[in-house]
Amino acid sequence: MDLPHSKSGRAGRILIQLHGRHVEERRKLPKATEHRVIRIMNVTQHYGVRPVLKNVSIEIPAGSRTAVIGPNGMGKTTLLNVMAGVLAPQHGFVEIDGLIRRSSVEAELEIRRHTVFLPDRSFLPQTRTGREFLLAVGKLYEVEQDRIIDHAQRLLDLFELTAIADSPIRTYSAGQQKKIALSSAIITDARTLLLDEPFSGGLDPAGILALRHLLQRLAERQQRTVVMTSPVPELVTEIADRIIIIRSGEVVAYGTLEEIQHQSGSTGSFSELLQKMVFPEAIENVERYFAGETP
Ligand SMILES: Nc1ncnc2c1ncn2[C@@H]1O[C@H](COP(=O)(O)OP(=O)(O)OP(=O)(O)O)[C@@H](O)[C@H]1O
Repeated sequence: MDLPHSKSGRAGRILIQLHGRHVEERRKLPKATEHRVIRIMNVTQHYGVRPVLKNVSIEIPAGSRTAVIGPNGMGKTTLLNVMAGVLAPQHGFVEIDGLIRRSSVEAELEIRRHTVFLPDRSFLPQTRTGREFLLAVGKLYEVEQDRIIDHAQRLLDLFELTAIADSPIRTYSAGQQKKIALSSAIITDARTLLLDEPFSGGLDPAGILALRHLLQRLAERQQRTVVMTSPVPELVTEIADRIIIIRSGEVVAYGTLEEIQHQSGSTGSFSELLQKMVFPEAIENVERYFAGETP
């Protein structure tokens, strides 16, 4: 995962340096405002000359569960990377709880203390055990020691990892690695969770069920803000209270389920509406495929 505990590559080294300074400079840190909100303001992101996000502006209130959905390759991960401060957009900016991402080391550190980003395929220390990893991440986020130990065990139980908790992560299956990665994001107690494809990567139905309930309760009971991406609307729309539909780098719809339904003027079911808005060409592609078949 990103953030102070990512130890791989250049980004990891910078983050470790940042964490070192974090301890030194805590007193100087700017404070996040009480008014908690994520603002994405006129963000344009290019890879080379190709624009992948085009002038995206969205405001996500605290305590909401927002799903970013859209077909493959349309900019969901890019949007989350910009929100996570991994990418610096060519135009526009992202503000989290009153602080602008990447505007200064101090602002960035303060944001990172309260915001966790879990990429789709995150860094995991393969030679460490799952429990060791969770305890280390909790410590890095300065969660109280007693709480970390208890919380780690509850997460291991929740995701049915207790039997392998003290084995090296390299011995875990793909789904088990995803579960330990998700647990590492939750154990930080961060108030904002940015999760790229949290339901992918081989999670079994029990894991999907556990994660859905966990995210729902974290937002409802603890006012945590959750932003998650998925190319499969069914996986996230049930638990999301807000949806961002993104196509070709542009936001084609944003709002609560009711607002999106109202804006579209659709009278059909929500899944039919999503199919029309997110994958309008899917059925046509199937028809075209079979049209070319010789009987
Ligand atoms: N590092 C990169 N360099 C160049 N192009 C990139 C890079 N990362 C992504 N892209 C391109 O940007 C576009 C958006 O990619 P992105 O990963 O944001 O899509 P996505 O909606 O998350 O897709 P998926 O559902 O497949 O994960 C794609 O066309 C992709 O090829």
